[in-house]
Amino acid sequence: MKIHITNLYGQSSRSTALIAQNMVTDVATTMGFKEIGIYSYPVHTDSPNELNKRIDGMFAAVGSDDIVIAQFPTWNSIEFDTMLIDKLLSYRDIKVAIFIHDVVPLMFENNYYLMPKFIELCNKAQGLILPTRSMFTRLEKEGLKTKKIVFQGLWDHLSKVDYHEPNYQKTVNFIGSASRFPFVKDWHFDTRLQFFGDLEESDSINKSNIDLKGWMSDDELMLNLSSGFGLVWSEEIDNQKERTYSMYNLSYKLSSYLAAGLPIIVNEGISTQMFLEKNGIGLVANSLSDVDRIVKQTSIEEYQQMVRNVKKVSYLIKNGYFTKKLLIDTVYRLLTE
Ligand SMILES: O=c1ccn([C@@H]2O[C@H](COP(=O)(O)OP(=O)(O)O)[C@@H](O)[C@H]2O)c(=O)[nH]1
Repeated sequence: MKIHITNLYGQSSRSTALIAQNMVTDVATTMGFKEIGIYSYPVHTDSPNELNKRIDGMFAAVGSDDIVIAQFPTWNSIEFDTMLIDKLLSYRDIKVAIFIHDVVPLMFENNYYLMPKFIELCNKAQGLILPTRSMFTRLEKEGLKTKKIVFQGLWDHLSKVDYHEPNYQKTVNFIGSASRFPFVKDWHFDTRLQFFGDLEESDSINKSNIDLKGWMSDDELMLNLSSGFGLVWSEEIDNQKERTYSMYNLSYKLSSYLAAGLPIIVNEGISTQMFLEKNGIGLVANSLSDVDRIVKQTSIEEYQQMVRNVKKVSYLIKNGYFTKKLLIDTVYRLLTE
């Protein structure tokens, strides 16, 4: 019996989807899991026969009795993901768990029509890894039936950069894309915003109180997230109900801030709110002016207490403990009743 995990290739090295799948695989391979590489490509260029052979090639090392964790979506279409699962389930006594990183029908309004196919796909697998319990409740309403479910809880962000205690400063850091999170273009609060990420040529930014740091490699990012708070802020934008989605899904940047040791500020209702409050590692805001107020009003003592709390969670995140735990729990659930 071998345990395999799928891993995404072929997207930009700046794609969070790719970064997240690669990170999970890095952790899984240290635990003896075998990697199945999946290339992100225009699937429609394959004939059905070519596609079938390509999938057979991917699964060359898979045998009956094995366990496979499929990290989805592969971003190669739901039909492709369904073909993968159908092919795997044709092996005798195989156990398959789908690790849901994103729910495409909930991410984009114009993809909601894919929900029945998505649920049908999830229901095929013996096990499921979901980001949060609130995602489970949401998908249950759509017909999800899988019984063996493991909750992820938080992303890891592996890093070997030494821990540095962050400085108390009245700044917020934001990592992301200005087109997905347009509030950064019009940041007009007293609190200074440090923005890490790419800008498109068409993005016009009100630069009065924002430092544009540009895109940074991982180690550089960890070293530069060195003061103030990390901000996790989602807004409903055209075709993407980011705020609603944040109630169910897990934010990757949230874990990047924690890995760097920063206390965070999040929008009210975010899926991780209870965990953040319970562990004293983040504060909740109901508007951007509330974010500004929180930064101004947090005392150095309150900040330092949060920093001490973050340090513990940071250790877990930098060393992959959330992923290790969920992988062990998944294998355990798949092999027990
Ligand atoms: O300069 C940058 C900006 C972003 N990122 C990476 O991109 C992630 C943020 O991506 P996204 O906004 O898609 O994450 P979300 O929080 O929406 O899941 C960060 O956590 C980093 O891992 C990076 O490495 N360098």
